[in-house]
Amino acid sequence: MPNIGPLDSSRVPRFAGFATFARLPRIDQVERADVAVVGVPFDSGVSYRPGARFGPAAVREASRLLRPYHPELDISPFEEKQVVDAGDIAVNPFNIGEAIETLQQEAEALQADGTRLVTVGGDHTIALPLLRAAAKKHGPVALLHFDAHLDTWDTYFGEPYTHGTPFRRASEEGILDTSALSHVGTRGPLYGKRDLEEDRRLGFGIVTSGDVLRRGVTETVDALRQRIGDRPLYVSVDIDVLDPAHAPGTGTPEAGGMTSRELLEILRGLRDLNLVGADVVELAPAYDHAEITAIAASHVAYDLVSLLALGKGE
Ligand SMILES: N=C(N)NCCCC(=O)O
Ligand SMILES: [Zn+2]
Ligand SMILES: [Zn+2]
Repeated sequence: MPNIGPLDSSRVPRFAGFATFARLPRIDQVERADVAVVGVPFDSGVSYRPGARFGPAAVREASRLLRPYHPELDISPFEEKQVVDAGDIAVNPFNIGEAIETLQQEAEALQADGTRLVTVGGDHTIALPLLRAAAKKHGPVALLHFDAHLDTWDTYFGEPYTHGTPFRRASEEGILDTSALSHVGTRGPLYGKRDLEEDRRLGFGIVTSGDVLRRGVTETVDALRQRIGDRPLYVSVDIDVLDPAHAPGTGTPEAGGMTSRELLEILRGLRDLNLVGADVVELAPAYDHAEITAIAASHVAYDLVSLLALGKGE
């Protein structure tokens, strides 16, 4: 049986009908799924502007325009693999601890028979339970983290589970492969020099936004690929890695970021790595204009799905 693809936009106009990611079938409309796009409408972990809870719905709307063939990666991901929209994982907005537990359980259940996840957030808090679920299946994972921020801070207002702390917690829990941790796109003021020292002690390497500009995409990709090797890899994309010109709709914007072209080109350089899961987080549609950020996030998610579809899927 061939895989069930997206609705044909030459028959049903792409602006008609319910929004699923890329107009793909819902998970209950297929027998099995190789790749699932799943939303997590959660933003109780934010430190500044709220609103990322509406990210999944905005990405689905913006993704109506995606087409089924990816020329740069030379793949039709929805033909190659059964890709579905798994809907949203509903978590408690009033209890971060409970939300994290629920999300981990639901992610594990979705992954149980080999489905790989591209999760659309939601704020960056959600990366912790998603990494836990990935590590449960694959062991400690290499992490490629695109973000203006380090997100390895210890606590905010004394609280350990926030959108600025997921990778500190993940590191403490031993679910990251500390020989292959990279931040890409980092920039902006920090609380102190100690932020960088502590981050380095956790094992992270940093490719700043300025480094990407100076070295270019090719050199950046080569260095990242060398560090990752054939380890199981999780990719976490905070959309604020992009310059506010390319992603105004986000909660903690920082000037001087990457272009969406640079981000997509770096992602495409990751083909044939052992990608086991990915997320796109921190889209806050209320601050968006003309769907600029939602379109960027939908293309990032499409590229991540395509990378997973290229993989062996074992
Ligand atoms: N956007 C994310 N994930 N983190 C930002 C935390 C920055 C701060 O409030 O200090
Ligand atoms: Zn960020
Ligand atoms: Zn972040």
